[in-house]
Amino acid sequence: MEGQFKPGSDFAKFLDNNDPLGYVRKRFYIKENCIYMCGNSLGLASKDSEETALKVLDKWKNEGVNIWNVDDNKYYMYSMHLAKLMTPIVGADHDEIAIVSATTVNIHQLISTFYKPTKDRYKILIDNINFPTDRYAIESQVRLKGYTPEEAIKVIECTDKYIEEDDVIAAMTEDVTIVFLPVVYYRTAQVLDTKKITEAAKERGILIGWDLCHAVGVLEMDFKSLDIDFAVWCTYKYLNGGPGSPAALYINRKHFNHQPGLAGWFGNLSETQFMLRQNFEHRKDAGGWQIGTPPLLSMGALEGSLKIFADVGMVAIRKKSLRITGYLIYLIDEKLTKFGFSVGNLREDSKRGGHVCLEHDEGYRISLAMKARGVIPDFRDPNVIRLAPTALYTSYEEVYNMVDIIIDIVKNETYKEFSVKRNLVV
Ligand SMILES: Cc1ncc(COP(=O)(O)O)c(C=O)c1O
Ligand SMILES: Nc1c(O)cccc1C(=O)C[C@H](N)C(=O)O
Repeated sequence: MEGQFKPGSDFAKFLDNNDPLGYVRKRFYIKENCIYMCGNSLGLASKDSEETALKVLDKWKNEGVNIWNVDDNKYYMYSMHLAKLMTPIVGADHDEIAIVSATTVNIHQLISTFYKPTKDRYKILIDNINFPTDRYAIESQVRLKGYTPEEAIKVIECTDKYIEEDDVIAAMTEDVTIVFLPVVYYRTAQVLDTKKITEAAKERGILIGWDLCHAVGVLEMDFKSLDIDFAVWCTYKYLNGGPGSPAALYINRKHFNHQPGLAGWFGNLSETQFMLRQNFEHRKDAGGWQIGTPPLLSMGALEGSLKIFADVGMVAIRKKSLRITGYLIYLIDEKLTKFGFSVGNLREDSKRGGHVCLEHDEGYRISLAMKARGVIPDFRDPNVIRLAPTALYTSYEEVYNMVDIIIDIVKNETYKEFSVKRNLVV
């Protein structure tokens, strides 16, 4: 990164003036006097989302129950409609994607679909630094099959903040039937080598599933060439779908013949769903893994935000994301390390997701002082301030100004005015 960037505010302005994605920012609602760095948790609202959300509301107002029939059954088939917009973001066919439920529910859905333990092969391989909901879901799934988590879950114990791909591969023993890992880690934004791990799993006859919550909308993904078995992701972080927007699941088409672990009437063939027969006729595409009635109002907001991705494209998004997070890391190295901060990310571009992991022993109180100054980060124990300058709506000048605010907070020790007691949501 040395040499690429310069320390002064003029340089931030120069980067903004030469930012090919600078024009996209005006599609979002950006609050005045606020530097939003939390797109890794909940992306900002866009005018596009507002328009499509209001459109769904309007259909409901005008059509009542007929909403399911208007516009060529668009809303009845809304998952498929949104899956088409998701296609270029993950590099899969649209019929391999369903927009449905929450990520955690989709993990239940896909593990219950693919977990077919035998006497010799019954272990699911995970790690101990992933966002914990994944493990909660998987533990309950093995219990449902009569195992204890200790028997059937093989955990790669990472002592540090990162996971080594070679440790993952070494743990792929003959008793493992599924590997399930995140593409990007929620604390340090480490990116795993999905190709290396997927190939190793396939060579050993192990099914491979990925959690893309922190990767989707940041990294270029190509499920087709990776040939993974299944995946899940949320849409409220970098995809800006809104609080509680529905999640997504991916099923490689070679698995369409599996029965869903959690079946429901929206997974029935569309042609016979409303014949309401007692026998379930499974739809042989990812839509067959839907369960119940889709939440149209929150899907409405997602439609608009996905249109922005369709317009901008993942190549340009990844390029800007790397540049703006790289710029932030440069400023941290130049200006913040002398105040006890360190960068928790791995240094290679290829190993960095969409956020910068800023570590400090007083990280929690500093994050509260930042919020009081109009900068919105989040905090993850024990010492991580997560900062996500996003490709679509963050300017380089905001990054520059944020670093100045942090310097002011630590120099004047204003963070000491805040309590160490954790808020309910941090
Ligand atoms: C890696 C990962 N998986 C799953 C989740 C949870 O997703 P949901 O709340 O949609 O179930 C999150 C964050 O919320 C996450 O970061
Ligand atoms: N899903 C969240 C929520 O409902 C409230 C607050 C934060 C979140 C998050 O996204 C947490 C997130 N997965 C994380 O990486 O910490």
